[in-house]
Amino acid sequence: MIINGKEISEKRLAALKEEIKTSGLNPCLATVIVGEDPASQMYVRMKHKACEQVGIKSTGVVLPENSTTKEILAEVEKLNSDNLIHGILVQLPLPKHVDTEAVIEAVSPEKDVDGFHPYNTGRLFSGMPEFVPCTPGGIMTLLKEYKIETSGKKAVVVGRSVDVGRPMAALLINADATVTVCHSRTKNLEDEMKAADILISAIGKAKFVTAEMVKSGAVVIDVGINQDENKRLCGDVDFESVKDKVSAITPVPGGVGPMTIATLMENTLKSAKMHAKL
Ligand SMILES: NC(=O)C1=CN([C@@H]2O[C@H](COP(=O)(O)OP(=O)(O)OC[C@H]3O[C@@H](n4cnc5c(N)ncnc54)[C@H](OP(=O)(O)O)[C@@H]3O)[C@@H](O)[C@H]2O)C=CC1
Ligand SMILES: Nc1nc(=O)c2c([nH]1)NC[C@@H]1CN(c3ccc(C(=O)N[C@@H](CCC(=O)O)C(=O)O)cc3)C=[N+]21
Ligand SMILES: [Mg+2]
Repeated sequence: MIINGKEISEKRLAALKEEIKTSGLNPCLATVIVGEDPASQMYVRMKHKACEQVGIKSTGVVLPENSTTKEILAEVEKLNSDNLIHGILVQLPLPKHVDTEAVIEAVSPEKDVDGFHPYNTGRLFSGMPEFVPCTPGGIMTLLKEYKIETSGKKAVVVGRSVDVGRPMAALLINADATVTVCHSRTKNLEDEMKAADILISAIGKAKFVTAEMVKSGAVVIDVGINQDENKRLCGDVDFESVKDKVSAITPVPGGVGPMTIATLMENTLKSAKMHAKL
C-alpha cells in the first residue's frame, strides 16, 4: 500500500478551513526567513499558500543573509509581543554565523508552532505535548489515518535531529512503540533497520534505504527530501525496490512533506484557540 500524504493533507486542510470559518477566530502565522536560499523561499511560499487555502492570515518577515543574531532576535521579539500573531515560524537552516539555538529559544513557547523551543520539546518528552514538531506530528497523523498500530511495535528512527528524529522517537514512545534511534555512529545499522516493524528514515541521503535493509511487511516512512542523480526530488528510500516488499510506504513527493504543512496549519489554529482563552 502506498500512503497518500497529499490526499490526507488535503482532507485535513479542508476540515481546518471549515473549522476556522465557523470559529470566530482570526488565526495568523508569521514566518521569518533569513537570506535567499531558493529551497527555503519555496518552502515558505508553500506555507503562506496553505495559510491562504485554509483562511489563516500570514505575514512574512524577510531579513538579509548578513543579519546578526541580535537583529533576528529583535524581529522575533516584535512578533512575540504582537497580539495579532499566534504562530511564529523561523525557517531553518539559518545562515552559519547565526546562533540558531538562541533564535529558537527566543520564540515565545506559546507561539512556537514548529514545536522546536526546549519548553515544547520538554513537554513532548515528558508525555505532555503541546506544540508538536510538524513533520513527526504529521507522520503520526498518517499512521492514525491508515490505522497502523504502533503499540508494542518495534519502531526504528534513523536520524536524531532536533526537528525530526528526536521528536519522532518521543511521539512513538508516547504511542507505546518500542523505539530505537539510529544515527551516523550506529553500529550494524542494517541489522537495526531490518528488525523494524515501522522504519522512519530521516537522514537526508538519496535512495540510502534499499530492499535488503527492510523487513518484509514493514511500514516505511520516508522523511528525506533529496535530489537523485538526475536532480529529481527523491526520498531516503529507494522506493521502486522497497515498495513491493513492505506493507505500506510513503512516496516522495506526496508523502510526509504535505503532512508537515497541514500540521503547521493545525498548530497555528491551536495557538489561536489558546490565545483566545488567555
Ligand atoms: N518532508 C519533510 O517535511 C521534511 C523533510 N526533511 C528532510 O529530512 C531529512 C532529514 O532532515 P533533518 O533531520 O533536518 O537532517 P539533519 O541533517 O539535521 O540530520 C540527519 C540525521 O541523519 C543521521 N545520518 C546521516 N547520515 C547517516 C548515515 N549514513 N547513517 C545513519 N545516520 C545518518 C545524522 O546522524 P548524526 O546525528 O550522527 O550526524 C543525523 O542525526 C533531510 O533530507 C531533510 O531535507 C526535514 C524536515 C521536514
Ligand atoms: N522552521 C522550519 N520548520 C520546518 O518545518 C522546516 C524548516 N524550518 N526547514 C526546512 C524543512 C523542510 N520542510 C518541508 C516542508 C514541506 C515539504 C513538502 O511539502 N514537500 C513536498 C514536495 C515539495 C517539492 O516539490 O519540492 C512533498 O514531499 O510532496 C518538504 C519539506 C519543512 N521544514
Ligand atoms: Mg535539520
